[in-house]
Amino acid sequence: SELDKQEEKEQTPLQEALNQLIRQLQRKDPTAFFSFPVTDLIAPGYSMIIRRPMDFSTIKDKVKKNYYQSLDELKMDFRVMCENAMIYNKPETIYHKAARKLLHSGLKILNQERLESLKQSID
Ligand SMILES: COc1ccc(Br)cc1-c1nc(N)nc2[nH]cnc12
Repeated sequence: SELDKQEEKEQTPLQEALNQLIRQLQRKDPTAFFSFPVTDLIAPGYSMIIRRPMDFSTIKDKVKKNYYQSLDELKMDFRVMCENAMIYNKPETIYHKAARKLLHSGLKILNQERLESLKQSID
């Protein structure tokens, strides 16, 4: 089936680099609030308020399906994921605070100059 073919395909250098980055980013989310999609059960009205839901499991699936053609595209989804939590949840909540913290620590990882060389190598 289509999925099997997907499984057989070798990971490209970009996919390997992105998976490595996602592992680093997930370490900055020890609460795992961002591991899976937010449901309306967990967060009433979420799907009405958040137009572009995103979470680490969806990001990993997009890497696997080779959706991302650059680091920047992953960075955009990471930012959306954090910003969604800061839109839906009020500033004083643990989710808003966790999202702000994750965004700042995650962008440090994604903006490292060390990544410049990686960018050159896969551009
Ligand atoms: C997957 O989401 C959760 C899982 C378990 C628990 Br407890 C809370 C959330 C969650 N709740 C809210 N209100 N906003 C979020 N933004 C990202 N996570 C969340």
